[in-house]
Amino acid sequence: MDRNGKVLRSTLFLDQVGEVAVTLDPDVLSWKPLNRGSVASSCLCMKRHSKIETEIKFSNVYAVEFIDRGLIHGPPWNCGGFLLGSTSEMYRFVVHGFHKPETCCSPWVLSEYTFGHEDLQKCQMWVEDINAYIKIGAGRPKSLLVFVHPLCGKGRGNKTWEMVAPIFSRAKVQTEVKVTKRAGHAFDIISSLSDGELCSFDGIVAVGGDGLFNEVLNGLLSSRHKVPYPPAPTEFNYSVNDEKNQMFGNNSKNNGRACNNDENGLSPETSSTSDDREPLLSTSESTNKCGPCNTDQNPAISFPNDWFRLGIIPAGSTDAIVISTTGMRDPVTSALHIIFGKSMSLDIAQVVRWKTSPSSMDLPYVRYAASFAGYGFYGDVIKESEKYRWMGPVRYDFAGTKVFLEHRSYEAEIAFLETEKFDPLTGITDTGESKMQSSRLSGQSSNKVICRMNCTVCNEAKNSGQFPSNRAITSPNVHSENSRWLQSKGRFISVGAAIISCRNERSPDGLVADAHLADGFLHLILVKDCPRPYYLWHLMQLTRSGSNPLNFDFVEHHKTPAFTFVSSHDESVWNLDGEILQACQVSVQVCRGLVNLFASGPEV
Ligand SMILES: Nc1ncnc2c1ncn2[C@@H]1O[C@H](COP(=O)(O)OP(=O)(O)OP(=O)(O)O)[C@@H](O)[C@H]1O
Repeated sequence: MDRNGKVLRSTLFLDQVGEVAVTLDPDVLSWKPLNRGSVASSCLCMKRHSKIETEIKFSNVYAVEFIDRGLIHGPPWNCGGFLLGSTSEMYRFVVHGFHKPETCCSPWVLSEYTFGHEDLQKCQMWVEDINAYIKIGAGRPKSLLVFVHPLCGKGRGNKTWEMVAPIFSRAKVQTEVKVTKRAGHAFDIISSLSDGELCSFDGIVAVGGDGLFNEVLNGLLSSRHKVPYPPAPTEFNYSVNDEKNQMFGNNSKNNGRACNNDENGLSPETSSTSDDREPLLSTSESTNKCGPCNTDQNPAISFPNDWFRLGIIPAGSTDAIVISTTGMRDPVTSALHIIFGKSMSLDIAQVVRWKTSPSSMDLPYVRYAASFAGYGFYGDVIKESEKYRWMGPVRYDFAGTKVFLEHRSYEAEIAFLETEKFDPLTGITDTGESKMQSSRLSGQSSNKVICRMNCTVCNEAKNSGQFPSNRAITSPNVHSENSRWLQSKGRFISVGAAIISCRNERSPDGLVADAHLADGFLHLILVKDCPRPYYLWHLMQLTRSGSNPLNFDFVEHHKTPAFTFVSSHDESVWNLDGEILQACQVSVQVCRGLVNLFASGPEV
C-alpha cells in the first residue's frame, strides 16, 4: 500500500538479483524475482545476503535513500535473465535495514537492497512511500548529543564512532558530536546545559565505556534529580536523619566540576544534515513525551521522564552496562537500538557520601551509578589500576592480582533495608515471619528469573503503578511500611552493590545473574574475611557461566532497595561504575527506572 492505503506494486530491478516484482504492504516490502531460473540459481550464488531474501519488514528498515543514476548488476550467474548477467545504468534507491541472526546474542547484521528503474519519478515515488512507512515507527530520535571518548578501550573511541556515524546520517538522525578532551568534560557540558538546550535533543549517546556513561549520567542528574536523601537507620547517626536534611538531596554545586566555557560551547562539531524537517514523532507523541519543552514557559526537565533516553555505543574496556542491557557488545547493534528508538527503564543507584575519611567534616556529596558500587577489593583494584594506566585495559588484571595477593579486609558496618518482596513466578508477596530467612538469598535458588527483553519482573513493577513518570521517585520499596533495617558488622574483603547483572566478557553471567534492570532493587554482596584460597574460589566462579559465585558461607547476598555503610578506615575507596569515590560513610538507594535507555533488554 502507498501512503493513501493502496497496495503498491511495480517491476523494478534489484541489484545482484535482476528484475523483480516489488510489493509494498503496511508492514513489509517484498519482491519476487521475475526470472524463475534466478531463484534457484540465486540460492547457490548469492553471497551478498546470507540467504536468499525476498522481503524486509519495515520494523527492520532504518533508512531509504535515493542515490544517483548508476549501475545495477544482474545476477552473478549468466542465467538468461533480463539483465543477462550484465549491468545496466538506471536511477537507483537503497533500502537500508538489518537482520537478527537466529543464534541468541549475535550482533545484528546490516543489510542493504539497491533497487533501480529507468524512470526517475518512479524511483522517487518509491522512496517517498517507503519513507512514510519508516516514519510510522514511533519513538525514533531526531536529534542526539553524542560524546566520544577518544582514548577509551585501546584508543578506539573515534574509530568506533566513525564506523556507526553513517548509519545515523542515513537514518537522518542529527548528531551533535563532542569529542571529550579530558575526564569530566562530558559531565561539565551536560550539567551546564540549560533545560531548553537539553530539550532540543531526544537523548544523549556515549561512545565509550562504563566510565563515560557514568559521567553522562551524573552530568544529567546532578541538578535535575530531586529526591530526598537515602533512608538510614537511626544508628547511622548522621544528618541524613535530621529533618532539615530530608530536603531534596541533590546539589549541583557539590557535584559539579568547574565549567570551562570554551570547551563547553555547543556549536556543532559534526552534524548529519537532514533535508527532512518533519518530526519523526507524531505531534501528539511529541507533546506527550516532551511536554515541558513544547510550552512557552521555561522548560523544566526532571527525572524520570518518558521521552529523554540515553544510549551507549560500546568502545570501552569492559562495557558491562551495554552487555547487561542489550546482551552483546556490538557498536552496530547498539547504534540500531538507538536509531529505532528502543526504550527501556533502568534503575539507578544514588550514592550519598557523608564522610570522606573518619575525621573529615563534609557536606553530603551525591553520585549516581548505573551498574555497580563496590568497596574493599573492588575499590582497591580500581585505585591501584590508576597507577598503571599506561598498560591499557590489561592493567585491571595486573592490579587485580596485586590486590588479591595483598588480601586486605576492612572493618565495616552495613545496614540494609529488608522489604516485602513480590515473586512474579509464584505470585506470593513475601512479608512477615519469613523475612529474616528470605533476606539472605540462596545462590542455588531454583526459580531465578533472568532479566531479558519484556521482562515480567520489570514490567510488573511498571504496570503495578509503582513506576510514576514525570515526578521524583525513589524505589517504592524504600518507603514500604513493611520494611525494616537489618545489620551486618565485621571484617569484609569486599562489599559490592550490583544494580544490574554486571555481565561482561570475563564474567558471562555477571556478578548477579538474576539481577533486574528495573525492579527497584540492588543486590548487596558482602564477602566476609576468609582465607585467600576461598576468595580465589569465589572470584573464579564469577568467570564461569552457570556457576554459583554467591553460594559460599563467607558470602552474604541481600536484595535490597537501600543500604548504609560505615567504615573507620582512613583510605576507604569505592568503585562506582569503574570510577573512584573516596568515602568511609555512605548511604545508597535505588531510584527505580530513573532513566530510559535506548535498549530493549538482553537477549539471553
Ligand atoms: N578525553 C579524555 N581523556 C582522558 N580521560 C577521559 C577522556 N574522556 C573521558 N575520560 C574519562 O576516562 C575514564 C574511563 O572512560 P571509559 O570507561 O569510557 O573508557 P574505558 O577505556 O572503558 O576506561 P577504563 O579503561 O578506565 O576502564 C572515565 O573516567 C572518563 O571520565
